[in-house]
Amino acid sequence: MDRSQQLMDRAVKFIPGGVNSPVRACGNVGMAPRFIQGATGPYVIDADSRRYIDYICSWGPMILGHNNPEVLDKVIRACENGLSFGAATEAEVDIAEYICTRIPHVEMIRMVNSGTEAVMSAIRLARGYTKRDKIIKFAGNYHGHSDCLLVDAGSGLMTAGIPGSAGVPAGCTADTLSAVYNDLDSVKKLFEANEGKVAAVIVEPVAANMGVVLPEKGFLKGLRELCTQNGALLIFDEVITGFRLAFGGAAERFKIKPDLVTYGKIIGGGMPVGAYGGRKEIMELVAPLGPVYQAGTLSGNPVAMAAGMEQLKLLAENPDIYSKLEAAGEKLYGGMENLIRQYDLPCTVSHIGSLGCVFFTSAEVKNYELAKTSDTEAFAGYYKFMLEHGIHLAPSQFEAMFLSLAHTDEILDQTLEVFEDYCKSVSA
Ligand SMILES: Cc1ncc(COP(=O)(O)O)c(C=O)c1O
Ligand SMILES: N[C@H](C=O)CCC(=O)O
Repeated sequence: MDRSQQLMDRAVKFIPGGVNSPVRACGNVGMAPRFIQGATGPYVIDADSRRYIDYICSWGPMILGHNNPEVLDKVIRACENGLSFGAATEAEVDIAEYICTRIPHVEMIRMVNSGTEAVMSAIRLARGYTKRDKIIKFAGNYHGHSDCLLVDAGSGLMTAGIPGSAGVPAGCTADTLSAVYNDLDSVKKLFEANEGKVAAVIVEPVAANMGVVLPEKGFLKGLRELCTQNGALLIFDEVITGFRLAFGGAAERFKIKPDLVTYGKIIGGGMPVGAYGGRKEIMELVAPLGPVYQAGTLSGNPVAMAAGMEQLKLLAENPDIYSKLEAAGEKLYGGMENLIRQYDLPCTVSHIGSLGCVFFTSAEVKNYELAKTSDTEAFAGYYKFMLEHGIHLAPSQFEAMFLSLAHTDEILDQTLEVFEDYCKSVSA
């Protein structure tokens, strides 16, 4: 028995399911998760000192590669000054100013501790601003685990095959309306049936929690128009796409201006951070300026701000970074597409920039229902093969692969070789 299995056997006695976040349990791929003892560049190292090329990248934040020396240096220096003060710091002003002066649709920003908190707060703010209660979300989009958003949710809920969560009172989701991703008509109908009642539409501008599903041409623009026509706010949940698809995220890439935006993960360089921001006129309603209450003892933590600031600077001030990530995505996902064609497998690769996934269905996946046509047993076989050959993937069909700058051509070639072996093994 390897050490990861031993650790899992110990963990399940004290932690529900042995893990602190459900997807990590690897339940649906039928094996114990790798317990990770360290990471560097494109690699993670498990408890048995086996090294894997990592495509989880902490679900996005390690966009520069694991343990980037510049970020690490700033973290160590911040730690030396104190771990937390529960009081205002210059570092918070620096990062807020840095973001607001570079992303036009973010005029003010508030730091929180996770993506869940960011989204929960943005929804409260949208309701406070519009004085309306209903929100529209999309089936298969995941916005964290706050009560009102656990409706037709992606990520771990989709992996478990459950649309929502026990313990959420019906009243908490009564105002959450679920629309079909890439289907503007479904949104239009909800607006018509709930005239004057919808506070906001929240969307993952590129869905990355039901596998990766791209917005069809006109979808995001159509949402912008419908929100404006109906007096509702458009919230882009850029917890995954922010600072990844471009510095200004999907909003910059698709040239759509949301009213509010939520960030997570990347903004903390690997430390627990989230943020929400947007138009000044809306953000000015947040306490202590306005009546929408939101607070956090550890929000704006100085160590997290130091990590995030350094990561954002490296991303914004190195003009090559986004073109390198694009090229890496093209090489890896394009290479996988070619191999799937060559070996005639019933799979599709969905990708944009450094985000992607292999869907085990020949359908062109545009929404939750189509994503669910994937053969999750075939995915489990793929996951195991890749892991046994040194590639660490997200353990679910309904998650994304994340590339970093540390995924060099050599690393991508090694991955493609393993993927070709996988294709051979199943087409034989
Ligand atoms: C798009 C999106 N929004 C929100 C969240 C919630 O973030 P967190 O897990 O940091 O609470 C996640 C990921 O978990 C996410 O992918
Ligand atoms: N899909 C989630 C993040 O984007 C997976 C992370 C988690 O829930 O642990």
